[in-house]
Amino acid sequence: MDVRFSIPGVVVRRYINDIKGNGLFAEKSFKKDEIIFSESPMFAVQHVYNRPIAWTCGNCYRFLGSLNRQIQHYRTVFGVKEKTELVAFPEGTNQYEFKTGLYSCFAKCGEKYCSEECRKTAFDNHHQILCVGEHTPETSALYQFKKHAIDNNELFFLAAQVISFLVCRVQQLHNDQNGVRDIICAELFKQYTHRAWWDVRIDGNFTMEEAKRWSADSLALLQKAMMPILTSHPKTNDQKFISTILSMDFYSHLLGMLEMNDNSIGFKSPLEQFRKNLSAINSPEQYKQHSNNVMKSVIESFRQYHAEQEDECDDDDCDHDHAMEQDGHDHKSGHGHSSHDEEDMMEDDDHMHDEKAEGEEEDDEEVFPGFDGFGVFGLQAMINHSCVPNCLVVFEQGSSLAYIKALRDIVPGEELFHSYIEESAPFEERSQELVTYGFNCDCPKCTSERPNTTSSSTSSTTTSTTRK
Ligand SMILES: C[S@@+](CC[C@H](N)C(=O)[O-])C[C@H]1O[C@@H](n2cnc3c(N)ncnc32)[C@H](O)[C@@H]1O
Repeated sequence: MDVRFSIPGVVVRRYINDIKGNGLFAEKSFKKDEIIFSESPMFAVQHVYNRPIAWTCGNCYRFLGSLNRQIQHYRTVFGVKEKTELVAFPEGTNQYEFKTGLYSCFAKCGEKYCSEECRKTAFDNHHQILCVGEHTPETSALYQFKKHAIDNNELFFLAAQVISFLVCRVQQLHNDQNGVRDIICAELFKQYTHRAWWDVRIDGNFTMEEAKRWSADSLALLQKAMMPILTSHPKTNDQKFISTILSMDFYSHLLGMLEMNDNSIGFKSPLEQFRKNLSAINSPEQYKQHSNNVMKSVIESFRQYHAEQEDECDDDDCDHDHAMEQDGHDHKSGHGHSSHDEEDMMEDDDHMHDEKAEGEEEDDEEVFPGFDGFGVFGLQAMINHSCVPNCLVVFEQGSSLAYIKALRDIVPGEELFHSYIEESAPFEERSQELVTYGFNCDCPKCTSERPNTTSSSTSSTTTSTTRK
């Protein structure tokens, strides 16, 4: 087995003569529940349906402002006239309170950031190219590109981020680094799966022909939007670079790489955690009563909004996740590289639930939606699947920073596995879902549950939902 690269505690190795490709291995022992490593996404997107209802930073995706500011934001969204503010709880009693900065995009497109640093990072990485500004006409190629992605598949947003990132990097190269420009496209994603999108994973929600047509239309709009940017800069006004980075070959393989390696990102809103756990907060009743009154009108507007969404879903045979998700952590978005939000793991919340009075009903409803999106993580993308996983991806800090946590004690040399799918599902369902990733699972659970017949091959259809 080839060693590809390592960071403290883990190493990427390449299987020789094995369809698995790369895998991530432990180099030291890890105790159950220990964080093996954490990482931020290289590229990430908030699902379009989630944008108006989860107000988060355009770079790190943490919720913006404070509890009060979130309430004000929803009042603006829903046109609620009420103006009463939350009062500060006695020092140290409200663990759900938070505070971030609030910075607007330089070009006033409406994007907001939690810090100056996040605004700059997003701008330097891709936003300077993908920002539609304050007055971009709807007929512009960039606007049309975004509309096309919303109408067809959000994976195009992620691909545009990657391409913009490469363009920005090349524009920042020094004069003696032109060689870097020539290898940047070929080398950057060498570590990852390399097949055209339509050869990778077509689930039951769209066909190979659709994937090809959408890619062609999407790329044509992106070319139109980006060509003036590329040709107007001396570093990117290079025929070879332009014809590589804006080619269908590159675009389709980039989409394929993203499809195979993206991961869902989901975490709860602090306002929702505050609402849900208010009764257990150790503060005088008057603070809780006041908070309930302040939130009342927004909660009412949300309930109405969720009900309308549900009606629409019923009417349209809607297949995507909606804000009213009862369990609040099903963020698989059809590509199954699953993750878990912090409520799965937070002992504090379990403790809160323990404190509920006997007979008190569990509040399973989610009023203020959590963040729901997807992205690619460099190291996580090296973790293979098992239905008996030894690690789990969680978002514990209310941001897109992912933690890979040990589910049991792990010894040096063990391969790390997380589950791309719902591993408690019956064998047939699991194998059907995994076929869309192009492999038959050989984990101990599948091996023992697989019917003892040679004709047990699975069909290529799936009922999973798509990323839209
Ligand atoms: C997120 S990547 C994991 C890293 C990948 N092995 C690589 O070399 O880049 C997902 C892809 O890895 C492969 N894979 C993951 N788990 C597997 C398994 N249990 N058996 C066979 N192939 C697997 C499949 O090709 C899958 O689409």
